[in-house]
Amino acid sequence: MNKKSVKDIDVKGKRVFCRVDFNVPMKDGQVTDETRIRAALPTIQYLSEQGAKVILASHLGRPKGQAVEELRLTPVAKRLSELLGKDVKKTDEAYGDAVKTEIGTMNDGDVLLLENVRFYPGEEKNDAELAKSFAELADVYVNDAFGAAHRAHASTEGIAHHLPAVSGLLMEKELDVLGKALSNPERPFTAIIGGAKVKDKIGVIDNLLEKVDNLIIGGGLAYTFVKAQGHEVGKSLLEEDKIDLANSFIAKAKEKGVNFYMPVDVIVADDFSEQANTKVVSIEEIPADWEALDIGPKTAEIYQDVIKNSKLVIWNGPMGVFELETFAKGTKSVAQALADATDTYSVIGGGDSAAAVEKFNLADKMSHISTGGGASLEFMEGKVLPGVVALNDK
Ligand SMILES: Nc1ncnc2c1ncn2[C@@H]1O[C@H](COP(=O)(O)OP(=O)(O)OP(=O)(O)O)[C@@H](O)[C@H]1O
Ligand SMILES: O=C(O)[C@H](O)COP(=O)(O)O
Repeated sequence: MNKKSVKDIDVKGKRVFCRVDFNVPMKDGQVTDETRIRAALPTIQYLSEQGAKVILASHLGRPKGQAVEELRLTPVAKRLSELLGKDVKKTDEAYGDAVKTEIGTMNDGDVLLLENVRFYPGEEKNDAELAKSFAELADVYVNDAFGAAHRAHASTEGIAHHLPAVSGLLMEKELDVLGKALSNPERPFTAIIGGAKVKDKIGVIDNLLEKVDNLIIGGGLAYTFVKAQGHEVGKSLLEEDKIDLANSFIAKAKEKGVNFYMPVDVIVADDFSEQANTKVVSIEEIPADWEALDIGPKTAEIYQDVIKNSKLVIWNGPMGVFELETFAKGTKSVAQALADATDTYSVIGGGDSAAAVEKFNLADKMSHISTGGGASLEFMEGKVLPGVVALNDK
């Protein structure tokens, strides 16, 4: 990588503003998957051991510029403290006088976590004043938030213009591994795209169609394609204004000779719950009052076969609502196929896909689990990541 890393600078005694991606799944105030916290430990430990005052900043969820109680980072600070085996203080704000006072009390090697940076409207707007306010807290900026590197926000991009700015160890590793896998992809090259963030992901499909041999669609994303093919989707997730786009992707796949796979059958439910009534139906038969929450068994078999015959697979987004056991089978079958395909280089991107693989105890069978969802996709598309571009060159 041509960007300076934390190893290229002296941080002893310095206040280091370290942006991490602690956007972790939570339930009832508890962190339910700590992959992203663990992934940030090497940089945090390195900075602390070098005698820096480590000021961590992260977003959590999408609070839209205001304080949301359930999205405070307090449970994350607690878990981080346990993992580090040292006290991690947490502030109730992410900048300002109270935060400065708290930082003033830090000793070399101490670790502090700021409040969710997305509680401020300026964060996502990359507001120059907010970036300056963050910068005032520190002497050095370290970006270790690979998962948020595709966002040009005040704490991922703006701040880098006000301080010496370098990458963290996780950021460096992600760029290195993903870069190597993609510079000369082994073929057949398959991308599996699922999950719920239809708006975010539908656009990347366009670019992936330029690169892959097979494109597999699953998760909530699939129903915009099902609708585009003229079928009713009942209460399933649907992005009405992306239907034409979905159709144009199907046409582009044909034109490019890319094999395009979407569900042929699905599991529908009469309620978004574990207790719901469910049935397997073909995609032509989704009932009006029901919601498709997983791919069906025939689809799973087809997807497994494609995976088995691929040399490189990138996977972003679960095939169904895997958090509920009733709708976890499709995601599990994809994860199992990847685990069994020992000749296939498997790259898992996305907080939830990584959580799914972890849940099924298959994490150690994957070649690389990226901490980035959208970030890994955009990187793989060849887009520049603003959070990386803004760092100092070597
Ligand atoms: N058919 C479906 N209907 C509704 N929600 C779905 C469906 N399939 C999957 N999901 C939900 O999608 C969510 C994950 O989507 P998301 O797009 O956030 O994926 P991701 O892997 O976490 O990627 P990223 O890191 O970009 O967030 C899961 O919580 C899952 O329950
Ligand atoms: O989960 C992610 O992909 C990152 O933390 C970025 O989150 P965002 O999609 O809300 O910007």
